[in-house]
Amino acid sequence: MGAATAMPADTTMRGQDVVLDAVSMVFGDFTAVHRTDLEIRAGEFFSILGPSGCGKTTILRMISGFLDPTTGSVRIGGAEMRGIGPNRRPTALIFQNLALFPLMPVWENVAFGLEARGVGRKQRRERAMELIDMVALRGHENKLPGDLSGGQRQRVAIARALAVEPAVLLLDEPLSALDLKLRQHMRAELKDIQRRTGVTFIYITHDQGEALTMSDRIAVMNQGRVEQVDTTDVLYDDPATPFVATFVGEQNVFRGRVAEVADGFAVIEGPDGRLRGRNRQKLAPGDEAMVFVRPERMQFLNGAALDNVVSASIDRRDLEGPFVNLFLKRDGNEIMVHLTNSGAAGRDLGGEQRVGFAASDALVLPAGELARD
Ligand SMILES: Nc1ncnc2c1ncn2[C@@H]1O[C@H](COP(=O)(O)OP(=O)(O)OP(=O)(O)O)[C@@H](O)[C@H]1O
Repeated sequence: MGAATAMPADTTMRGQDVVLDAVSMVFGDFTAVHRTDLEIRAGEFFSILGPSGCGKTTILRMISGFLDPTTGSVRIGGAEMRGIGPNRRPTALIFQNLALFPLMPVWENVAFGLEARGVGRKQRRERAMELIDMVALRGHENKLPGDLSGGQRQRVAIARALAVEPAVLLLDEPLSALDLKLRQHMRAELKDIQRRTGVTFIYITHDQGEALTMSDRIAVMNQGRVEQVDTTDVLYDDPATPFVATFVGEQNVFRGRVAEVADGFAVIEGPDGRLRGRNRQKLAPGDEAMVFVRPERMQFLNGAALDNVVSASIDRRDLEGPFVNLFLKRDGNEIMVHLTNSGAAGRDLGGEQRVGFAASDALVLPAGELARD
């Protein structure tokens, strides 16, 4: 499906918005989802991102109708969904295990949901072929799922889910069974199919790279709570909490206590000396704080004056093709510096180095829980 942009737009489908209003889910004495509000816009590629067990699938099951929330309401296209079963909601679901019918050819798998809706065989075939074109499987329509590659099977599952023209497509880690290369390829395809259909996609994943590459907006969850909902750029540049800051992308973390605040910046004092960063959350002197700096914002000091400077020795060097990650050790704290291959030339292991960062590239947040690797 290389020429993705040449694929036709499908104008028969339309997305709807999904609103969670003070929704919670309690199992016995365990709260899987604490009181949560979410507004997912019609036609949006929206991801719910978080570690295993944080409540992502539970939210998806409340939207799809397999679970009714303990409190609060789910509305799709403005309509209250409580008491409405999965088959009567304008949603379709794709799981990691695609659950294709092994003895049915591709086109019949795609058309399956239409038969239950009383669509005749000829029309079923026609509609299935349109969707097969859309996911670039023309020529494979008479094959059995077992004769397809993993990525092709994935596309059959997408076409089958779209055949019933859902307003909202729910995807529960659908790429996790694929190898890395195919997974990366399918990200682009999913995004493209979402754009061409205009269907609202709600995508569950624990893989931040996946969420960042595909989504318009992401909700980051931790222990049954949504910590932040934002566009990918805002999540990356302005995470709201230490958990979000460290779950999305790599971070260097420095701890301390706020010593001064002025002009939107805060100076914190800690084991690494005085460090200055943006104070968007208006911390006050005395507050326990953390300073976050992305590895690509760290610089070696070649005479340049920087707001913040720390000395450390290079302990490890990971080559990633055109990029190099250097890991510096300092009193048990590790500092990661991400450089281009040529930028890292001559930075040898062992030597004491001075690295720094601009205050505008650092974010000061209230001290809190970090994401575990
Ligand atoms: N029917 C249930 N009864 C009791 N506890 C449940 C039930 N369903 C889910 N849970 C618990 O709720 C929490 C959230 O589960 P959920 O499946 O939503 O997590 P998740 O974020 O999707 O995780 P994963 O990425 O591992 O699938 C977990 O601790 C889980 O054990």
